[in-house]
Amino acid sequence: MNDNQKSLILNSSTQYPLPQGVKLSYGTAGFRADASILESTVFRVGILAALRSLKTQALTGLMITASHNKVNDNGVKIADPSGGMLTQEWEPFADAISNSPTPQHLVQLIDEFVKKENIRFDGARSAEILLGRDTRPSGESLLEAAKQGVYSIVGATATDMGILTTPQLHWMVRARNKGMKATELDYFEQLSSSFRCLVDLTPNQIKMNKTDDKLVVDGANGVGGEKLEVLKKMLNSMVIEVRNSGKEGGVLNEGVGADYVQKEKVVPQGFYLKDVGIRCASLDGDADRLVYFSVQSNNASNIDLVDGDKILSLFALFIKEQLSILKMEGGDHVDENYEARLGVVQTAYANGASTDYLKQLGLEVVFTPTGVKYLHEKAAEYDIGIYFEANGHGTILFSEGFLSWLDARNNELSSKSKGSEQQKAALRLLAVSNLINQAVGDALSGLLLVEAILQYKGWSIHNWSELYHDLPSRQLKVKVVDRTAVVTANAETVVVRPPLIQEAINVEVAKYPRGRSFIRPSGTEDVIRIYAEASIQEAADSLANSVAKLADQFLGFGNSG
Ligand SMILES: CC(=O)N[C@H]1[C@@H](OP(=O)(O)O)O[C@H](CO)[C@@H](O)[C@@H]1O
Ligand SMILES: [Mg+2]
Repeated sequence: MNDNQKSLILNSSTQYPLPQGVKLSYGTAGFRADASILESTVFRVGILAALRSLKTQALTGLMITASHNKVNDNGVKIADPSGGMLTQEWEPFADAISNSPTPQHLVQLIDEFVKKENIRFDGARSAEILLGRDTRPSGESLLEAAKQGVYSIVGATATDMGILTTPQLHWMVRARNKGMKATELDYFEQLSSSFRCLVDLTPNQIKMNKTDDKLVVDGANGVGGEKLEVLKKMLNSMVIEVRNSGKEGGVLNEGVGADYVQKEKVVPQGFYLKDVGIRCASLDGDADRLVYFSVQSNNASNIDLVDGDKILSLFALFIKEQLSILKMEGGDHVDENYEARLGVVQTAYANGASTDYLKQLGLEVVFTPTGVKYLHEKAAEYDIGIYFEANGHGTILFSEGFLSWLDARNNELSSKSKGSEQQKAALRLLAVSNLINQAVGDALSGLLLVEAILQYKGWSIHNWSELYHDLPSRQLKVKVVDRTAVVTANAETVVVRPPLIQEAINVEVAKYPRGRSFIRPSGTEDVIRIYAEASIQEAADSLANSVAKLADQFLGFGNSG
């Protein structure tokens, strides 16, 4: 970096001092904290986004959101040029600059990093960043901080894309870097046209009954509801009612949204007994998570939850079916029975019944640690990789190689046997690849795919929910002295440190039929999370409680000495 560049960073960072005592970490999903202490962090992430753009010689994205957190929180994360999450290799640098105590120190850190990464400042291509934010009131001033961060790098440009869902911003970054159409309208057009294409390929004999026509969506009082209102106007065939859109005066994520519905297993605000039998869905605050539910007739606050695992199962079932239709009957082309590698990725939080179901379908199921960056990376190893966290974040990734094969296969079929079942299967798979967000999990595109598949199958939410029965489960969290003392292995299913705790957990688990339990340090909160499942709810509760006691004994304050 030349002196001009250094003094530019020095001067602008003086405007954004780090508040006393603040120490943040990029964590599982970017920086998150109370919005009042975040300006300096967001400013510095603006610099980071520009450096990442220079390093990759491509466009990057910066999103201001705290997802399902309370409204007073906010956060910031980066979209890499692929549209995915920031490369994990840069996370330590993100931590270092965000916690750097003085402007001088910050400049020094950046200078060292630029040398180490060999980032070129020769102006061959300037940094270019797309900025987005969710509906949080603090978003506007934080956006200004992000812009100032970007402008601290000579020649860098920042384009404010306005209020967006997180997946929209990731989608735009990916599309821009691929030279495709990338405006918000293009996003809506791609989703709605591929959805219509899928629906047009629904077998004629399938017709849903009246209640099943309607979908009611809880928008978490966030950005998702607003965007869904726009999208739904482009889908004439569907009746979607949006509640908790944020316009009715409700508070973001308060008693509403996918995180609340999935964790508490109760109806969100604005849903009542009159909704029994209707298909309902819930988005989170930045619309990258989706769960479905239906209100139970015995008690209006009870729901039948259809979580990320079941969305995954529905998607996997559909894809597998289309692949086998495509494989029916031979032909003369050598390549035509290309064995597509289909893989399913879950975490230890996936309900055991879902894993059993997927395996019983004959699918390859693999596990990664918690955090979509791990699931996404794994899913990208397959021709078709489907990943979901139980909480409803996930998508389907298609490899370039498979898509070009599919395209060629479709052309071939359309000249030889236009309108055949095989050709329809090829068209369906192509439509899915255009509909489902290839950059990150996206509640809006996920919702449209669920809807198209339910129509295809002629299924009610009840039919879908009956794919398998969830094992009763319980999640708890325990505050301990130092959560980093817990080190796990095998996709977080066993504890390797501290010693002996795993043996003690095993003893508890062995007491319950179908018992399973694990503990891990959270990447977003200062707690240890406990998960337990068993054949009946009381057993899952009791197992979770015993394991929580063990966590307390081995790691708790009582033992801190
Ligand atoms: C059990 C659980 O839901 N964990 C969530 C939560 O991570 P933790 O590391 O468990 O705090 O937030 C992550 C980011 O949103 C999400 O990816 C993950 O699934
Ligand atoms: Mg989210």
